[in-house]
Amino acid sequence: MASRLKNLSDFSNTEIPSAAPYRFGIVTAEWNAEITNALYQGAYDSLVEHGASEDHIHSYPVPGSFELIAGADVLLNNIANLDAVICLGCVIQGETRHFDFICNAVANGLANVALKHNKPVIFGVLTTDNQQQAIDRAGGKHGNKGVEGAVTAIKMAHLAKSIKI
Ligand SMILES: Nc1c(NC[C@H](O)[C@H](O)[C@H](O)CO)[nH]c(=O)[nH]c1=O
Ligand SMILES: CC(=O)[C@@H](O)COP(=O)(O)O
Repeated sequence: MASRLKNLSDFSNTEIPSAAPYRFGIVTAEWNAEITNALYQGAYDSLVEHGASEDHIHSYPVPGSFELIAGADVLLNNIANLDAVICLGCVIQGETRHFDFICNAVANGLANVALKHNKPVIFGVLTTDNQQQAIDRAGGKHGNKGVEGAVTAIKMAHLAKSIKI
């Protein structure tokens, strides 16, 4: 298994551009808040660590991961000059197939929002079998999906700027 032996948030062997020129949105689901709060802190701290201005990070909560779709769309429609939106959530398998519907809808919905706005919309949603897998990926042994989302947002914002020039 890919994540069995490594920290998925280890970017020590990759070059990460400065985040200073860019404006970011962060939408965070409130379901499984003890997990998503850790994802958010990882994302926020990573953006600042790489040079983003705190005034250029626009953070909003939504009820659940399904609402990340509308949340990302609202931010891109109403906050000027966003370079990327990071969407953070944690969907944990329950007794029914609801998990499957939420996960598929969120992945497809966020991709559609990105295409609609021609802006990077980062899928920072944990989709786990159980709570422990989520803990392991929200600052545990397998890293922090929020950190991964922030680095991805910085790289994609830099890419867009590079191509436009
Ligand atoms: N079970 C989880 C949910 N379910 C709620 C949905 O995301 C959505 O808010 C509801 O269906 C109303 O539209 N959300 C999560 O983020 N994580 C879960 O484990
Ligand atoms: C992903 C979900 O919506 C899930 O956690 C809800 O649990 P259940 O499938 O038992 O209703």
